[in-house]
Order: sequence, then C-alpha cells, then structure tokens
Amino acid sequence: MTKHFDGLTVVSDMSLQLAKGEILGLIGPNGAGKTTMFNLLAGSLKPSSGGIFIEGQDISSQAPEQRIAHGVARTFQIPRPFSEMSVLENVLVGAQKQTGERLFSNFLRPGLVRREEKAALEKAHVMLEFVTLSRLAHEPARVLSGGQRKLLELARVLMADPQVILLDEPAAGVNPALLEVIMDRVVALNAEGKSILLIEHNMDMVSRLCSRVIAMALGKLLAEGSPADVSANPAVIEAYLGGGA
Ligand SMILES: Nc1ncnc2c1ncn2[C@@H]1O[C@H](COP(=O)(O)OP(=O)(O)OP(=O)(O)O)[C@@H](O)[C@H]1O
Repeated sequence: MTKHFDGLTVVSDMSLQLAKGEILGLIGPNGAGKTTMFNLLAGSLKPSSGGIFIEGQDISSQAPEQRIAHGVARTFQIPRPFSEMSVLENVLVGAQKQTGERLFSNFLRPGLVRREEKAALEKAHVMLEFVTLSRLAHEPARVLSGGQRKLLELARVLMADPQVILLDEPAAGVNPALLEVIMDRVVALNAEGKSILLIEHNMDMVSRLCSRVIAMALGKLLAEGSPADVSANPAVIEAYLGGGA
C-alpha cells in the first residue's frame, strides 16, 4: 500500500502478510508510518494505492464496521473510554449490531431483543474476567489506570470475536506488573488461534511475543525477520539513532 497526505508520502509501497495464528511485530522510529498502516488496515483511512485482503477476499473498500464484521479489529494507542459509563457498559459498546438497535424491533420482536441483550451481557462479563477487570465492572471507566484502560480496550474489541487483532502500542505507559498481564492475555488469545499484528516500541515485549518482525522507517520497509535479526540490522539501528532512515 501507498498513502499520500497532501503530497507527502507517509506509507510508500509497504507490503505485509499476516499468517493465520501468527503474532507479527511492526516496529520503527516515531513517524515511521506504523499507525497510518494500522489505519489503512482497519479502514479508517483509504490507501492512495494498493489493497487489503483477508483470506483472499478484497476488503479495501469496506468501512471499519464492515471490517470488524469480517473479523478485523484494532485497539488504539491512547484508549479513550466513555469515562462516566461503567467499565461493563464500555465493554458492551463493542457488541456487534443488535436487533434492539432498530426501533421497531423492540416492539415487534421483544423476546429476541431481550435474549440478545442477555447474551451480550454474559459475554461482556466473560471478557472482563479474561482481562482481569471483573472486580471493576461497575466502576466508572475514569477510575482505570492507563494499563487497565488498555485491558478494557482489549475486552471491548474481543466482543466482536475478531480473528485478526491490530494492537497499537499496548505497552506504552503501562506499569511492569500490568504489562505482564497484557502480554499473558495476548499469548492466551494467540493460543486460541487469533492472528495479531503488534505495533510496539518495547523490544522486550516484541522479542517475547513475536516470531517475526517487520521494521519500517519513513514509510518504507527496512527489514524483516526474527526479532534478534531485525534489532541487530544496521539499517534499523541507523533509523532509530537518526530518527529516520
Ligand atoms: N492525517 C495526516 N495528515 C498529514 N500527515 C500525517 C497524517 N497522519 C500522519 N501523518 C504523518 O505521517 C507520518 C507517519 O505518522 P504515523 O503516526 O503513522 O507514524 P508512527 O510510526 O505510528 O509514529 P509513532 O511511533 O510516533 O506513533 C508522520 O510524519 C505524521 O506526521
């Protein structure tokens, strides 16, 4: 894919493949174009050229909600939960389209609406348990720490049963104890067969989680390989030291 913003090329002929069941790392210095890649993959930006395929199907023209329905979901670098809503309610925001959201269905099919709501609620509790936030379910989201917000974000995203999860800097600003919890949860999701693309500056996390890493700088692919090989690659070291490529 290539992406231009007002004549500036931010992603230049980048290509990546995420295999089923893989955790692939995407690294690069600030401004390399990693988040732009995520926005292109998740559908919040359209590529200037190139495309995105999932299991051979072209999803390039789909909006983010359609991509979520196709099993591609993303987290944000800085999660912004609805701060006055409870932690549980924030997770429920991630539930896929429900019959009750259509006004007439509430009158015509009240039984179905109630069953769907009950199922979503049960699932939200399971997801909160999974991310170790159950005891905070009824607290307002504003009480959560940065790391807990990342876990809440993960629970919200999991409500859509994604097969591909795009994780944008899950370690940034997270204390070491919670970081272990986040890593453990990522490993557990991967063990369930979920494919994960991870943007991360924390190389320890990348080395522990990823078997393969892609490094980019100034919108271009720099290196690809094992975490050890990529972090020892002279072009990658130069890009980090020089803040570019
Ligand atoms: N909407 C936009 N309009 C113009 N330029 C943009 C836009 N979004 C991003 N850029 C530019 O694209 C480049 C890549 O930004 P991007 O956020 O993708 O980098 P990144 O690798 O995710 O960086 P970081 O690690 O700091 O999050 C930067 O130079 C940025 O200023």
